[in-house]
Amino acid sequence: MYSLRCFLSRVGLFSKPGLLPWYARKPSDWSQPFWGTACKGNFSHGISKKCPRGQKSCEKPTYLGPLDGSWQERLADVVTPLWRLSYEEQLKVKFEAQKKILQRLESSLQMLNRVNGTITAPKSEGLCCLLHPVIPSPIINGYRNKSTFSVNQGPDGNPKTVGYYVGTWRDGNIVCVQPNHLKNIPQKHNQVAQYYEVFLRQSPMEPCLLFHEGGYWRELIVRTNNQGHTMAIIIFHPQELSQEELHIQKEAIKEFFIKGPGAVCDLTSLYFQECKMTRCSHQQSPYQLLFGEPHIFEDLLGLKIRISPDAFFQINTAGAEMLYRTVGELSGVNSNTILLDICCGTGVIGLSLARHASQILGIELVEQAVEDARWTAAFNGITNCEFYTGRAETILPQLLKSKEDRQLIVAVVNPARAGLHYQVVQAIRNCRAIRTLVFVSCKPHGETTRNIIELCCAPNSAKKLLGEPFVLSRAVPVDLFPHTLHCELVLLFTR
Ligand SMILES: C[S@@+](CC[C@H](N)C(=O)[O-])C[C@H]1O[C@@H](n2cnc3c(N)ncnc32)[C@H](O)[C@@H]1O
Repeated sequence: MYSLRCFLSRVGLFSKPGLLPWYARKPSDWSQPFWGTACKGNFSHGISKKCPRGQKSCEKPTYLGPLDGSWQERLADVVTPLWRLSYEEQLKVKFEAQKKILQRLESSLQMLNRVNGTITAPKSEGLCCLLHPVIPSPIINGYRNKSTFSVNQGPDGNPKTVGYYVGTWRDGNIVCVQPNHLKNIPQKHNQVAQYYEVFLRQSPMEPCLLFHEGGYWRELIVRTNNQGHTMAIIIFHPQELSQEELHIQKEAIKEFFIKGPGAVCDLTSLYFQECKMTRCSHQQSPYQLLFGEPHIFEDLLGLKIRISPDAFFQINTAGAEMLYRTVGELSGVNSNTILLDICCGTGVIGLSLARHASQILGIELVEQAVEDARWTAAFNGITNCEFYTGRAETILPQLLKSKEDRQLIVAVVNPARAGLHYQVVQAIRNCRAIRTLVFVSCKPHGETTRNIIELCCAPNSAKKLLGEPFVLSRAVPVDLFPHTLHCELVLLFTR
């Protein structure tokens, strides 16, 4: 089989000693034969339809599992489309995908910069020569620390089925399938989901399948940490229930997971959220702790990190360590620089670099995440940091005005899929003290491309992009999502 060493050598990794040294570390379950595990249980030995021609593992179309085996495969193909490939092959696919993203980006930038040519990449190879090999995830199977399960009609028609969707709302063919065999979900998450289903099936209350059709029980979110602690969050549509009626439901689920059949899940905490919208923040509708510890904690890069139910946390903890190390190395922070952590979540990026920087300034929209960042700073004895709650587009321009030119600033941005607000790009671009920008993107195409173009284009007074343009000087993909097509891309810009 194609080996990791061979692949990394081929893409030039082993020829660059000392550069980002942790990426060559062998993942702990590296030698595990995935195909072998995929054939266990309900899986058939592969549906030839989607397999590349001549690929050995796909040559056994015989169906071996029980009735819903094909559902499990359909689900696996939707959620983890690379699951049939070895991890080495997955990394190859991801590398090629990142290369395409950079090629497209380069075309857009070349069109814009034809006159003043701000791109430094050699013309013969283009931006792709800045692309490093994908840093592999140290854990390949069961790596997710958070899973969100829906409630809907299962393949057998039972509306109280807890799982993941196959099909689309548009086509009206949604089926909820228990994700028992998805390679990225740990068994613990499935166990809690299965017991939630047991609870639902004995509850007299209906599930909420479509908002306009009534019903109560909705999603289940499960969060776990490296120590095996488990937080479960039940999302419930309150419809017109009175406080008393709501209390009965909360007591019922609490009882089920403390003393009933669900006790085997050994939950560390159980939350309940009444939510009438697709998603509610803690501000819109508070997460109500029914029992247990209010937070979950993670040990990462020598820090103890607190995570609240409403706070974002990278879903692959070991992979996140790789990501943050990469950001740290690329950022080049030192005791003379301020590190600006924009969209900082629980503050991990900034806090992990605090001892190298003169000051950390974090900006984050979600209040609970900022409270976590402050707690983590205090618990770990970090004092050179400040966290601001609110929209980066509102806070950043003011914050930069107060800092401008007095000290060098390294900016790290890690926005959600929607990318950065234009005012954030503008503020960074126009702040002379920012010479280095590390852009961490979970979706480097789409809005991020627009952000990058605005960071790198020639000065444009109509758009109020006045500062010197940034130049992309490195691109490092980090795989936090084995078996899927997703990858985090860390982009280093300098000027
Ligand atoms: C991809 S997460 C990154 C979090 C953090 N850097 C980490 O690694 O855990 C994006 C974060 O941006 C926050 N966010 C979204 N829109 C924002 C905005 N307009 N201003 C500030 N933060 C925002 C989200 O709440 C989320 O915590």
